[in-house]
Amino acid sequence: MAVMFSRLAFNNWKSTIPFKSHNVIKVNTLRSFSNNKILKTYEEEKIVIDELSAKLTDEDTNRLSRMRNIGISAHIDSGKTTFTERVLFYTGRIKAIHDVRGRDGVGAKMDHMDLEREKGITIQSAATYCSWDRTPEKSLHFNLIDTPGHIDFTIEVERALRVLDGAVLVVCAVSGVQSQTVTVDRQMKRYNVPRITFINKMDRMGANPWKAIEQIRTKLKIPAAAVQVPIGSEKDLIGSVDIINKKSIYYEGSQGEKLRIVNEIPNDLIDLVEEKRSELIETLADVDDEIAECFIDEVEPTIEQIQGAIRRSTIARKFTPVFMGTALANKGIQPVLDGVCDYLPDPSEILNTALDLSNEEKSVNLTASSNSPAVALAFKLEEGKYGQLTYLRVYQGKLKKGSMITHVKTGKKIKLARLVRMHSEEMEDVDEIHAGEICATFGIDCASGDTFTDGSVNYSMSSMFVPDAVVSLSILPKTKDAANFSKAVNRFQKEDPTFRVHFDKDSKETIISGMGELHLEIYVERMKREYNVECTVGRPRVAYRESILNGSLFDYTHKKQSGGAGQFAKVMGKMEATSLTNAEEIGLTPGDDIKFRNHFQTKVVGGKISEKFLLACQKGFEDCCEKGPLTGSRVLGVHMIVNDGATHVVDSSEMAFRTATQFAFKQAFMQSQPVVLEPIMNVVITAPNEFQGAVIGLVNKLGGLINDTENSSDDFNVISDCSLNQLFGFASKLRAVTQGKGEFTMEFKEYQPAPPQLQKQLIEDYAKKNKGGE
Ligand SMILES: Nc1nc2c(ncn2[C@@H]2O[C@H](COP(=O)(O)OP(=O)(O)OP(=O)(O)O)[C@@H](O)[C@H]2O)c(=O)[nH]1
Repeated sequence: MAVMFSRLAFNNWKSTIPFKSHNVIKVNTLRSFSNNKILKTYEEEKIVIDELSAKLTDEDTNRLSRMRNIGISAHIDSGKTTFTERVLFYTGRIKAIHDVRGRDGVGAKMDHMDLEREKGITIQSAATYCSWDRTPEKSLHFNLIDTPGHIDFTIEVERALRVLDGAVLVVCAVSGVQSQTVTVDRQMKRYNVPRITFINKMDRMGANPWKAIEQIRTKLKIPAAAVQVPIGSEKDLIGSVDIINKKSIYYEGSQGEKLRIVNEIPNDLIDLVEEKRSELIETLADVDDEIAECFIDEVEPTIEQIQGAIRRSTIARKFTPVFMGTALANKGIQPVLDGVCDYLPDPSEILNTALDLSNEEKSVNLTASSNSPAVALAFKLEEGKYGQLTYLRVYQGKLKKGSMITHVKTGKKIKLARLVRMHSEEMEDVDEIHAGEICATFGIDCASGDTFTDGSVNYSMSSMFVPDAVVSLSILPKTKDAANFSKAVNRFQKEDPTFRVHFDKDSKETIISGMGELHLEIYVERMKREYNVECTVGRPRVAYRESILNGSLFDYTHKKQSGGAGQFAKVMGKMEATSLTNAEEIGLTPGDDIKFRNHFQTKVVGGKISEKFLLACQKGFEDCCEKGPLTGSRVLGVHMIVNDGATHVVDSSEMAFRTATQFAFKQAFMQSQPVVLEPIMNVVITAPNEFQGAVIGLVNKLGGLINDTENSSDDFNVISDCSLNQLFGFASKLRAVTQGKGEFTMEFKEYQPAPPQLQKQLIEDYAKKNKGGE
């Protein structure tokens, strides 16, 4: 049957919000509900946070005020790992600094996989903890997660942000806010994570922190202001002026470990410090009432007032203070650590909620008290030397070595045989872990996102955002070592929900899918190295999707009543694009996820189809959503309503209704303007200015749509939308036109109908393949 395609219809349907992922979970429920009331603003959240904090014991408050769970996030190669290495060194966690791709060949502490050290990129996020003496009397405990910057490993960033209370956003002083900075910023906003900013690579030629701050304001739309001014520039950077306290800090010693703090500000910087101090106060006046009052009354706020305002507005996600330095040259890290203590929240200053499964799934606020019933979330699994390692964030209560915990999903009780604190791939055994902390344990059978309690409550925490896979390829072990192959894919799937494996019955191939070519390449390589399984892989393929632009009625009778056991099922109803349905009526939250949600509804009256058979109908619907009629790809955005039908007393069965629904689905789908969708990527290319013409030519040749170009004195950026299908092998094409000097990042943006010719081709290929298989 011909596929009707109309861009106009699609555009109507598409509205302004793109068709995104299939697996999106309503993550905002994580922190923005209280007693089932949606808390829209931070001010509303704050009332609840204060109420909960008032109930904490002094011991809890004291313990929590000394704790920070923070992540380090940034664009690729901004220096997160290098930064983290310094943090570990200055906090005394490691004895020497080793650099990413450093000459000593050791590699950074946090990049512990061989592959990471070879490629100089972070693949898995690593967790560690350290202590920082904020003052001689007050030492704070940090749980630190280093996260990968490459978009292909985005799930690692999501996982980390899900359980962190604050973050350090690292921005390159030369490149400023880059495509991936925008992505991690979006992720931080999704999880309500407050952040402080560190502008790194101030030693590089062309470093310009002021331009980067301007970009934070305009591109990330967060009020931002510097709390420091650099002393010296580029290679001659020697320190920074703390503009709040009006003091100069010089980073001395062979590794910047000695701070010399003096009251004098270098003469040539006095005006700049005044200017930037006023800018800081003005920016704060826009987001904080106390400073606004000072501003109106024309009184200069005190140091304590400025610090208090930075803390309040940073935690309220209304502001980010900006620090600057160079991780590689060991300058400017210690003030960031002070900033983490001063401006990022402790675990009791963030609102976390869970659903009470014993009480109509009402939301409950979790308190970071050690005396409350224990609730912990497994946010990451990893196969380690001693079996499966499960990372847990304890939200309330405490976990004790040797005690029992309950896996909420299965109700199983599990003994906590071992509790450890992680330090990259090393671990330290502990007896107890209290609310607010991060730890790991062994031998627990669960998936990422599962909740554990002490058994006295039946709470479940909402899960995290799992982006949809966009690239797939066929994979075949070269040897017949099926056992090791399946061990490897099982483990990888458990560890990483964005890595998926399925067996395609039509082509009889095992297909792996993931977030990009690099993502899959890494897993193929890990199979070889860790499981000794060499594989032959097919050409990477785009993960297409199918949907409908319109709707239609269906009326299908499945009948086989000649001889033997009979089959009878009749289903009638309506199918329509979810975008056209009244979302609220069917209990979906209107918003960006509507257009990619599939929904099955029953409105049968008079018991014409029993509950049991309706459940079978739903299964039939789900089968079809997994494998669409056009190309066998997953279906997105379909709403099917069964509102009538008929049952035969003897011949009707669950199987008959499941089959009838499958046929009805296909019939209705093909009459509802079906369409094949392809992933569109947001591609950002950076190259020296002389190659601008060639790069734009290349994007045009690939049919990309250029949205913006940005020029700096040496480099330019081209921001474009391009279909993923055109982007295979893009790296070598870009290298060819830029003499190897161009770089690019790409990120999934939305699904759009594939060009008509391609749709036709894909549908014909699928039909041929199916015929061949029969
Ligand atoms: N000039 C200069 N180079 C730096 C600085 N910090 C890091 N680098 C270099 O930048 C490169 C990337 O650093 P990483 O620390 O691996 O960056 P990352 O953000 O962790 O990288 P991914 O995890 O792969 O995204 C390395 O070659 C570092 O040596 C700095 O302050 N100045």
